[in-house]
Amino acid sequence: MATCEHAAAAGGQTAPMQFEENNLSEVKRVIAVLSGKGGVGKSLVTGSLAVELARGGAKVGILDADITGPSIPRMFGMGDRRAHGLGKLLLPEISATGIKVMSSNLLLQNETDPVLWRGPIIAGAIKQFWSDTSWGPLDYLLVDMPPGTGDVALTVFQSLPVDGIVVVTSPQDLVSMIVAKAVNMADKMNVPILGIVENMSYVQCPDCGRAIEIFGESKLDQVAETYNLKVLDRLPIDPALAAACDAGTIEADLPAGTLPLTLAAARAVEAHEGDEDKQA
Ligand SMILES: Nc1ncnc2c1ncn2[C@@H]1O[C@H](COP(=O)(O)OP(=O)(O)OP(=O)(O)O)[C@@H](O)[C@H]1O
Repeated sequence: MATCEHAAAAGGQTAPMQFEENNLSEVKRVIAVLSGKGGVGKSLVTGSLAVELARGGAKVGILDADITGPSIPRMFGMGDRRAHGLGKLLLPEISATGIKVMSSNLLLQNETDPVLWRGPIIAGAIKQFWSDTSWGPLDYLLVDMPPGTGDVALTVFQSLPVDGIVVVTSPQDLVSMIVAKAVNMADKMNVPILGIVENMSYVQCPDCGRAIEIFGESKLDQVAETYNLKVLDRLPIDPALAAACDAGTIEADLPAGTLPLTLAAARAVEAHEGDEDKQA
């Protein structure tokens, strides 16, 4: 049996159809934030990029596809909120500065309840977050991907119209196969990689401001060259930012000018509908 390119990437299985967008959603660009493994700061990068895009006047949403480890609602101070419905559709929760969020955490009774769902249910949740959620008009929908390059990540790439990928790494990943896995997945899914962000790249000396590379000299440029990737930004280890994420105050506390190159790369992504205004 002949298989399409996406199906071949999935090991020869027949590719599922893309999930349909409902008529209350008008999403112009979908950008996925991916990491080869968990805990590298993918959610922090997703949240920070959303805040920076919104500060520039764009309409932004975050689809938290990290179904079993959702951290976006807490970052935006909505840990105790629950999503509401509108007829058959779900309504995203809206943050203090207007960022729309849909996450499995908004569907649980308690923020601390574990999500003990199996693969097909998780895929169903992602479908709900796209097809059954009323996103309204959005310039950017950022997808906080599940960690790694497994089944759920594959579902997202096969089912949502992803326009570009930001790969997040930490210095330790750069010497392993982890970046290669993320890059290969993006290649096989035929989605362009906007570039790579190195999180927890260094610590800034509080006295002189010098960057101290506590994991040794960064290999980012070397890795970027190997995989023909653009280096976007390097983020320092910043305890104040981690505290803001925990306290739900990322919108107020994210330093201005965080992730400048990632922001520029996101803005340069073509809108599905041929939108001319890339500054939004
Ligand atoms: N640059 C940073 N400085 C300080 N703390 C950070 C930084 N980046 C991430 N952290 C902290 O590390 C933890 C993991 O970050 P985050 O949840 O963003 O990672 P993740 O890759 O999305 O994890 P998972 O894959 O498990 O969802 C969080 O407590 C976060 O606040």
